Amino acid sequence: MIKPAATSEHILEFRDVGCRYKGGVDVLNGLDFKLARGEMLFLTGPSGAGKSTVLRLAAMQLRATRGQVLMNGKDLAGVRPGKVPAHRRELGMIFQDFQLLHDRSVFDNIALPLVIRGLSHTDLARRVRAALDAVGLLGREKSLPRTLSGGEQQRAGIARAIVARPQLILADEPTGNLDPRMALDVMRLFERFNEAGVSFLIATHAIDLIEQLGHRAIHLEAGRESQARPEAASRLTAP
Ligand SMILES: Nc1ncnc2c1ncn2[C@@H]1O[C@H](COP(=O)(O)OP(=O)(O)OP(=O)(O)O)[C@@H](O)[C@H]1O
Repeated sequence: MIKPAATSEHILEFRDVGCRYKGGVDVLNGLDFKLARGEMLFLTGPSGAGKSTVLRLAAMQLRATRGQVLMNGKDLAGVRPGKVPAHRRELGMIFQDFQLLHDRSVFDNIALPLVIRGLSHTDLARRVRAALDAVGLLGREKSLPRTLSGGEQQRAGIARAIVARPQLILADEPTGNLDPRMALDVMRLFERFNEAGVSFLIATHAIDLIEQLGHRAIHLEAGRESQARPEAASRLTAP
């Protein structure tokens, strides 16, 4: 388990980070940014800019080939392979395609992170119901995921991400499969958890939504931060 450094005001920090996939080119080229504790930060940029790679580095699915990735002030380079699962348990992760288990009920999907942590059945059931209540799915706990709408499936994905009370949630294109109204609902839900103290790093192409919500955004181009402002889709398509 990564113990928080008492002095660190940043939950996540990238210092001059480079990343190269095996046999590939440099995907990140000296990326620097800080995510303050309790902040909701967006990562934007064209396809291939490196947004998912940033999230994979934070989740330790990859290691930086240059620079430092720090969580709670601690350099992830020092986390031994055997401690990576413990690092991941400190995070909540949300995906574009929801990644729910389709042969398990909504309840069982959301319970999974708590089963891994060995919670008693009573505690587990109480926390799963609280998470379902928080995302407005209390009545659907026995349903199979495929009987839910896309927005409901993503809300189940959010309940699974928050049920173990992580400090940080990493979301990769979380509204990519949702219509605009459901996408806004999902972002509003993120804001509610953010107001309760959870930090968010969200990779997205949804520039319209970012502008509407007004949180800080970092725009990536070719693996580093760019000062260029992306165009919202509505402005690009406006007559
Ligand atoms: N496993 C991999 N092996 C080799 N190259 C990879 C791998 N995964 C990603 N890449 C390359 O790294 C670059 C950045 O990919 P990444 O998925 O981080 O971009 P992204 O900004 O999230 O794109 P998108 O918006 O399309 O999801 C791309 O050129 C991609 O082809």
